[in-house]
Amino acid sequence: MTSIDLVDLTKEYRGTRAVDGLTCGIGPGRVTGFLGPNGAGKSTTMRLVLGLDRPTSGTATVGGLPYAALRDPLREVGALLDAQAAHASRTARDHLRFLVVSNRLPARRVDEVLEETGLAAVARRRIGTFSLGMRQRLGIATALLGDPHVLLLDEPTNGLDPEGIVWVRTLVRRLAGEGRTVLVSSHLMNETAAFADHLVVLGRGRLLADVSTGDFIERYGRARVRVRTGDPVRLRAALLARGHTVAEDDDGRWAVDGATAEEIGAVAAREGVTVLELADDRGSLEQAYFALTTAEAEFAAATSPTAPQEA
Ligand SMILES: Nc1ncnc2c1ncn2[C@@H]1O[C@H](COP(=O)(O)OP(=O)(O)OP(=O)(O)O)[C@@H](O)[C@H]1O
Repeated sequence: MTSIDLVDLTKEYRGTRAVDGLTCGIGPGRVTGFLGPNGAGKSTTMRLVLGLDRPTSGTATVGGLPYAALRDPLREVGALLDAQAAHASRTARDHLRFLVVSNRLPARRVDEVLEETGLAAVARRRIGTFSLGMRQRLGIATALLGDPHVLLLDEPTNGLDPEGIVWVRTLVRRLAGEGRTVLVSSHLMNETAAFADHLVVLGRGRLLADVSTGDFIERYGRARVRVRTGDPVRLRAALLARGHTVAEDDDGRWAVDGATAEEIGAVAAREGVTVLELADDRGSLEQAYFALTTAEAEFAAATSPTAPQEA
């Protein structure tokens, strides 16, 4: 089983610390969502893992080896970094065949990945005529070509239509289910929540969280109870009298912060108020993510007023 290991990984570009003392392991058999605001250092981290950039200090290894020391890199690691990278004048098939030959991979992989990524019908078209979504699929096909143990996908859903987004979700889940190590960066929180078992969150190059998706939402999300009642005025008064914070949502339901459905149900029963709907709401990944990154930005501003701002 192959994992990605980052130990005190640091990358500086002329005064900018893009990655700052990052230590974490990205394990096999699960999809790890890679999150962070623009400029947090996600792409730089992926480039360091792939040996496309040299760390200023620290190490990034795959299965214990730096990328440059891997004997068969494409069979070990597949990556989607920049979907525009393929040669525009080549056909999709020729692009993949070139990679198969130059990396001594089995020729059958070309048709297999074209089929898998839904590009078989356009395989003989020049890449220059491809839509952003088709290029994205070709980038994923390229990442899958060596049937690698480890996949790094930078914004794989970029430019894909809803059907394509569901396809990526199913694909990364399957790859992780086969025991592979899958690291996926994304700006779409709901999307990430739908496929990631685990999260690594960066802020200004530093590790903010390395935790399961469920624990992340529990830790940073805002737990609340959603309730719809036949007598909102009375229930609201009863809840306020007991010190609860109550807010009316757009959809006519009430949201009660920091409470459980059992507690609110008991209050309603005691008051003889009819309850039409009552449910615990753990909060979303998006909400938890903003709570964490906002708290971090405020902490950084308070402790280091001259800290460089995000790009
Ligand atoms: N080649 C480079 N030269 C100089 N600065 C760079 C270079 N590459 C990245 N940076 C800087 O490093 C920081 C991290 O950038 P990076 O692209 O890794 O962030 P990111 O988390 O991938 O952002 P995004 O979500 O926007 O893709 C930014 O401040 C960026 O401007």
